[in-house]
Amino acid sequence: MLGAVRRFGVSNVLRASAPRSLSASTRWSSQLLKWQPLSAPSFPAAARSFHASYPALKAAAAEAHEIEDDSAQTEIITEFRDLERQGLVDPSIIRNITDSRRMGLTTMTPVQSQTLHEVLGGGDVLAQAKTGTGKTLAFLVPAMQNILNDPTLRQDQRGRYCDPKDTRALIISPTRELAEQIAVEAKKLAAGTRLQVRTAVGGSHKASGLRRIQEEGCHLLIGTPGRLKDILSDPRNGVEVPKLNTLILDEADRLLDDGFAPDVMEIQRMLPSAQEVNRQTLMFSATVPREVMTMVRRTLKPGFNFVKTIREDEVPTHLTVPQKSVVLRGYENALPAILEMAKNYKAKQREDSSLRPFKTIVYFNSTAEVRIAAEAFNNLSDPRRRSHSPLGRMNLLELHSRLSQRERTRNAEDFRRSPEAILFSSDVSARGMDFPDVTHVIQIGIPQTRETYVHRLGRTARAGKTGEGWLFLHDAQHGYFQDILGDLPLTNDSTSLPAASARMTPFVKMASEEAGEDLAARPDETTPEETIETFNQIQQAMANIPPRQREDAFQPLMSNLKSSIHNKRRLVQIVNDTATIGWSLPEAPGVSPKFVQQLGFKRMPDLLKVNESRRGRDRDSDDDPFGAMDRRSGGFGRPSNFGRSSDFGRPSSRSNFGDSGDRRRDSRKSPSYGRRY
Ligand SMILES: Nc1ncnc2c1ncn2[C@@H]1O[C@H](COP(=O)(O)OP(=O)(O)OP(=O)(O)O)[C@@H](O)[C@H]1O
Repeated sequence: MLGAVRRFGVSNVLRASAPRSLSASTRWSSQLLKWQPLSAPSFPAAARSFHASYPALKAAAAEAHEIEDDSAQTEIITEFRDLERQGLVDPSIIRNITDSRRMGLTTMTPVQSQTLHEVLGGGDVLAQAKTGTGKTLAFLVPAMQNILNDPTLRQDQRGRYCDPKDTRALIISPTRELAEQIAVEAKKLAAGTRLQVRTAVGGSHKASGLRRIQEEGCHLLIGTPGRLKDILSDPRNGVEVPKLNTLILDEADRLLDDGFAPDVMEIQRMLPSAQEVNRQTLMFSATVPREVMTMVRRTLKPGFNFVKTIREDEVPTHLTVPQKSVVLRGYENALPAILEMAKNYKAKQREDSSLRPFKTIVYFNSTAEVRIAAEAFNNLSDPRRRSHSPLGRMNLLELHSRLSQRERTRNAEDFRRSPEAILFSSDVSARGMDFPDVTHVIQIGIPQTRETYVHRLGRTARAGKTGEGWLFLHDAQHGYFQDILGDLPLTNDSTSLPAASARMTPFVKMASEEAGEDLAARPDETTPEETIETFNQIQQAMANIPPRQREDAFQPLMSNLKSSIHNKRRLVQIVNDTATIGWSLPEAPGVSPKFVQQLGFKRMPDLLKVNESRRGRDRDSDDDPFGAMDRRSGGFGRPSNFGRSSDFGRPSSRSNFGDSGDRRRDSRKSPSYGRRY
């Protein structure tokens, strides 16, 4: 099968694409993202403009392979079937991709064809392509083919197909959900090849996973950094990778950030040395911010190939997806505004059956907020009061690190399958997750980084579908918004959601409780009746959440807003209003003395109550928006210094390697209380 490769070399064979590839590529472009026909000349143009447009990165680019020189003359294969015809990829893998009863794909996306070209040709690769454009297959196909090509594996087999030492490829992902999603794809591709795919993720049963690896062997191991490090570092586990020749970092910029980099580097140290095995390292992401380039250079071989399929003449996803910003009157208006949006959409859908069902992800910056929002929305129907949810049977789900792994997997799967649903999520689902048909992504508050905004937004408008992004922010966050997202095409929407801008008043328990009515005090005259009803529904639902849970969300919300609202009195006032008006608490909760100290607050006796008895509860409310990412290093007050060089870590300037015209300032300068870095 690989005769063609051996005779002519991979690069030559890959370039020998028939004209059919071009027409197929045109089909993909018209059906999906309006990609131009994927001919070689368009790719070098991108490479050329990359080199010209980022003078600050010339040093890094100089180290990267000049892809344009290598591929300018010839076409690159773009049809999956041609890979089989040319003897480049195993027929079973191609059948699994192209068979209409399996994946049913015909034409490769640009990142797939170009990466395959580079990976099968040998050498390390850094690949950057828009969200939702098929990067998973782009690394799985060549990684699996490399395993099938491995002559040592064939010799070692001796009747038994596989043992733990046969692991040839390791894929590292920042989240458990993403690792599992990659494994599902890998298993689909592997059907009929006898390749063994295994996962190693935190929160799952380590012993049973290890047993499978030991008993049934492993060729391709996919996992999260913490669990992989754990497994590989302990010889008693019996998992060694002495011949590992492919290492893949998915969401590479995240893995090379200082939260994960120590684990990733340690895993690398446990792999065979360059003298023992000529290993290929591949890195993929939609975003490659400048500050990770030091780590990229440290990790990839000199002369690595930089495959960038966001061409200079092509608008990145985060510039093409329609995006709106909504200024909230108070933070307490966020949940009513989400409810109002869902109700409005459902009403429109009743009139226009061509509208897709409302399938939305709502991102918050803290797990505590996610939990409160999910619980409130689930309380919209109350069997005790025989009240039905205004959202009917819409599936209302949550995804964050405080759930058990079983719940996380189940909720992610539920959301994947639901035609109509809202997923309240922390950033555990922000990267890589491929949920079909997401119509809206709503972000509450400003995320910690621009990359986070881009990846969250990328959960919609995938693989050629449409979608829209919404950002709900408080007026006081405007300066911070300008700093990190100001150049993005967000249009302000001040009319379609009255619940965002109307004045909410505290929830009051009415004397009419016998009649089963708890009502919000009446807001001002101009507020539409439906909006008042929406406020009431949210406040009633909130009142049914245990007070302690609402109180425990107070500190995380304040610490999260601190990075975007610098006026401390204003910040405290905003969070107090959220607690008393939005969360229906009788008064703003007290905070622990440690919290006040760590946030650098002076005492504000009139606004902020310090509560000694919260001391012991700090741990409970300690919020970890990214906890599920298996970030092991550091903890509050123990920031990792790993990789703190002048251009890595928390840089003073953060221009985005991938986005032209980026003018961010440091968006990570104020670490939040309780964040586990
Ligand atoms: N060649 C192809 N043709 C059509 N659809 C494809 C092709 N390759 C992959 N897809 C589909 O595109 C969707 C997105 O793929 P994938 O999750 O790999 O994107 P991604 O680039 O990794 O996104 P992200 O940056 O968010 O991680 C998936 O549903 C996948 O099945």
